Amino acid sequence: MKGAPIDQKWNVPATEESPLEGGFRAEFEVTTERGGPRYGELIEEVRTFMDKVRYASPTPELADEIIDDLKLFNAKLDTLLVDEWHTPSGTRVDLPSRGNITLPPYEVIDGGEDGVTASVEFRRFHLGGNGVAHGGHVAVVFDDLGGMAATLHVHGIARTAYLTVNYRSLTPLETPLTMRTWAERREGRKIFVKGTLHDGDRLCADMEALFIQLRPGQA
Ligand SMILES: CCCCC/C=C\C/C=C\C/C=C\C/C=C\CCCC(=O)SCCNC(=O)CCNC(=O)[C@H](O)C(C)(C)COP(=O)(O)OP(=O)(O)OC[C@H]1O[C@@H](n2cnc3c(N)ncnc32)[C@H](O)[C@@H]1OP(=O)(O)O
Repeated sequence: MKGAPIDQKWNVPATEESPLEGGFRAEFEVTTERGGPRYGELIEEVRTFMDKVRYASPTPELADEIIDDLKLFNAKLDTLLVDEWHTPSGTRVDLPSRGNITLPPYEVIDGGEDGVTASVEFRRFHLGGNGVAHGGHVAVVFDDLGGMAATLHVHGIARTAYLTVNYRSLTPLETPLTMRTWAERREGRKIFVKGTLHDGDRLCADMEALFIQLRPGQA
């Protein structure tokens, strides 16, 4: 298990009540094939690049060189752009954070109706200041794994209505941390979710959120 519980039925078929349109599609095809066998390595290399950019102080000459190289990379990707429902980024459940380049890398250890446990490691580029993680990046992981807990609890896609993070102690970079998220209670479409982030026994942050289960086809 890496970016999501692989045994879940993510490939939901479309029905009349649950069409293919909407903010979150009722049907999204989850495959582990898109992007090829080295897609995870590609994402990891980009993350490493961002780590280096965050801390590098390039000479003007090196900046020129890297800009030219990046323009070539961007032109290569321009020929292969697809819509969000067909990109591997976000749906490769076999990869950390489902291959989503925008998320701090996490690996799901356990996930189901009762909640999600994941190992998350903030990278050097997630620096806020003073050597520790930016609070916004902590919130992003709570949002994603809170959304996953809500989704698994109701077997349907949910959207964040609010999310409150309490930062209890500093969140280190480059350290395996444990995040837990679970649905505390449900009232119809409202799913009240809680979560914690620990470095060993030390609580770094906790959160409370409300997710709303989307109606079929809801934008
Ligand atoms: C996506 C994954 C695809 C890949 C799949 C692969 C594998 C899948 C694996 C796992 C999935 C994993 C992760 C999930 C991923 C991401 C999670 C991140 C989700 C987000 O990051 S998402 C973006 C941020 N999010 C927004 O952009 C929301 C903007 N907003 C709206 O879209 C609407 O606002 C909405 C829909 C929230 C509600 O609208 P609505 O019309 O459906 O419902 P309505 O307003 O009637 O509210 C119903 C009841 O909730 C109460 N209520 C509403 N809001 C409240 C609030 N703030 N505080 C207190 N109570 C509230 C009302 O008071 C009423 O309560 P009552 O029924 O008791 O009267």
